[in-house]
Order: sequence, then structure tokens, then C-alpha cells
Amino acid sequence: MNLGSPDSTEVPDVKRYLDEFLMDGRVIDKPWLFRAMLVKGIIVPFRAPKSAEAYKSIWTKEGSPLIVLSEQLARALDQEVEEPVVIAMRYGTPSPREAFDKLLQAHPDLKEVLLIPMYPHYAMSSYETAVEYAKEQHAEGRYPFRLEYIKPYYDNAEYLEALCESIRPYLDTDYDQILFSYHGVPERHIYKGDITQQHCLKKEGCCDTPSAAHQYCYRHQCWTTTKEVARRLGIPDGKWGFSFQSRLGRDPWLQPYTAQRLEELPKEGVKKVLVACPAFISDCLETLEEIAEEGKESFVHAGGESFTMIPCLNVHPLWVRAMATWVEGFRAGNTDMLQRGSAHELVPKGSIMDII
Ligand SMILES: C=CC1=C(C)c2cc3[nH]c(cc4nc(cc5[nH]c(cc1n2)c(C)c5CCC(=O)O)C(CCC(=O)O)=C4C)c(C)c3C=C
Ligand SMILES: [Fe+2]
Ligand SMILES: [Fe+2]
Repeated sequence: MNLGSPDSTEVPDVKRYLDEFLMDGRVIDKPWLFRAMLVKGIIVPFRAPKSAEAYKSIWTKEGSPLIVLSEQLARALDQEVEEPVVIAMRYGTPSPREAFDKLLQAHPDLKEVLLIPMYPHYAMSSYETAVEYAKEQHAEGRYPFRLEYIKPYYDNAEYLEALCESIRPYLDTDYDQILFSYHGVPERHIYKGDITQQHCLKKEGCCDTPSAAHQYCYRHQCWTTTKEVARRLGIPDGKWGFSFQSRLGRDPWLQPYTAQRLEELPKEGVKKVLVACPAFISDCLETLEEIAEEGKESFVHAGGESFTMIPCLNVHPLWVRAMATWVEGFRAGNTDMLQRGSAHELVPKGSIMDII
């Protein structure tokens, strides 16, 4: 299950998509009336034409890269495992319901479905909203099969191996720094998801200090993936960086901001940069347009000489194998990779509960 894209690059389709996306209370966590006025009155009308132009610059003849690559990944996994594989999207199509119906039509005796979120890290606005939406649609449809889902895999050995191998060839080139750029979230989301309510962004070095909060802390999980990849690939300190992209609005989001770092790096002597985006499994608008087009332009404009975006895992054979290993484990009754519960159920009332 991935995020989803508009049906086409036409402004009305982009408007419909942005409306569904941004009216999600786990993405813009404001009271419904305020959110509706903000999203329908300001963000969608102003953003849709710009987003449509951005989508046009990455769209392929088969459609949105995110959907096309998700479909290719499903086909590759289908070849690797005995079980049938279909895709679902959080916004747009195919919805989890359409995916469940398709599976059930072809396999009327279906007993269990395993959902693999295309998000290695837990965030209220990505992993949690996808899983909760699939759970809702599963319950509403009264399907005769059980639904289980893979937990965030930011520190999973098979995932990290695939990610490292997808990056390794680029490290043989002449580069000054590799920047790990993750999709950002508002800092507020991190405070809300802290099940201890006293750890995240409240203590110096919180992401390196053991805490029960880390099970649901997006920043900790992105930090862990970065440190593990750097360690496994032997990238020396000073040759890697960590930042967050795609900020929307004026509230503080996780920092440092990728856009700002790409302008600062040439002045710090980093003239040749590699950028990896591990929050995304499939290349999409945020990697192909925001990083490879806009990010490159601002880096070069600030004095950078060479900019290389490392593709996402997409259909990398080791990534397909990693997923196949989880499916095979599930088939054998191993529950290690299954998610149980969500931050949404654990944080004290008066925080995440407020958003609904
Ligand atoms: C408040 C706004 C947003 C939050 C929070 C957010 C979190 C978040 N998003 C992804 C993954 C993707 N986001 C993508 C596009 C996108 N994201 C937002 C806003 C927020 N995302 C918008 C408005 C858009 C649409 C495009 C635009 O107008 O900028 C995509 C790409 C989709 C595609 O079709 O290619 C992905 C993927 C994560 C992982 C995340 C939290 C961790
Ligand atoms: Fe996003
Ligand atoms: Fe944290």
C-alpha cells in the first residue's frame, strides 16, 4: 500500500486528489471546520495549478511514476512468492476496498491478507493513516479474511541491506557528501505521537536516548536508518548529512530543511552531492521533481558542481527479496514483522484524539 497520485495532471483531478489528501485529519491535524476552510478555501485552489505543472514534468505515458513503480513492484513480488499480490493506495485509486474485492474475486476462499505499507518509518501522516484506512475499509466491507500488516521496517536487516546495495554503486563516484533527505512532518506531529509525552524533541539527543516513544517516533526512525546505512557502508562522519524536505505551510517542521541545506552546502565546500531519499520506496513527485529538478537547480545556483539523486528502492531485486522474506515468514506463522497497535491508541486523550 502506497500513498497514491492524482488520476491525471489535469487541474480538476489534482484538486480532487489534494482535497482528499489534505482533508485527512492525520495529515492536517486541525479541527474539521478550520481544516475545511484552509484546505478547500486556500490550499487547494492555490496549490493545484502549481502541483499540476509539477506532475506534468514527471508524468510518463503509463501514468504517475509512483503508481507505475508500485505496480511493477507488485508484479515482481508476485513472481517471487506463492501468494497473489495487488496494490492499494491511501488516496485515489485503487483503494484498499478495490484491492480486497479484486483479491476476493480471484480467490473466494481467501483467509488472510498481509498489508505491506510502502513506508519504512512510522508517521501519523503516512504509515498510520494508511493502515488505519485499510483497517476501516476492511471492517466496513465485512470481508471474510483477516487483515495483518507489516510493522515499520526502518531498522530491519533485509530492508537495510537492500537500501545499502541500492546506494553502494554511487559511493564509488567522486562525491563530497551524501545527503539523506526524508519527507518532513510538522514538529507538532512528533509531540503528538510521543506516547510518553515527555521525550521527543524535549531532551537533547532524544533520538539517541532509548525510549518507548521511539516505536512511533518518525525522527528517531529516520535517524536510525541513516546511521545504520552510513555505518554499514563505511561512510565517514562529515561525508553524510541528514535533512527533511517538502515542508508545507508556516508551522515549524522537522529540521534541517533540505531546501536550505542544498543552498548552504556549496558555501561549506560541498560541491559534489549525492542525495538519497529513504522515506520513499518508489520514486515520485517528491524525489523526481522536488529533489532531482528543483533541488538540483538551487544547489547548482548556489555554486554546486555536481548533483546526483540516487533512485529509490523501486523494484531493486534485494528489496523484492526482503518483502518476499517477510511474506514467507508470515506464511510460516512468524509474527516478528507484524505490527500490533498504533500511537493513535496509546497517546493520552487530548492529543491525537483531538484531530478527529
Ligand atoms: C501537511 C502536509 C503533508 C504532510 C504532513 C505529509 C507527510 C508525508 N508525505 C509522504 C509521502 C509523499 N507525499 C507526497 C506528496 C505530497 N505531500 C503533501 C503534503 C504532506 N505530506 C502534498 C500536498 C503532496 C502532493 C503534491 C504537492 O502538491 O506537493 C508524495 C508524492 C505523491 C505522488 O503522486 O508522487 C509522497 C510519496 C510521507 C512519507 C509523509 C510523512 C512521513
Ligand atoms: Fe507528502
Ligand atoms: Fe524522538
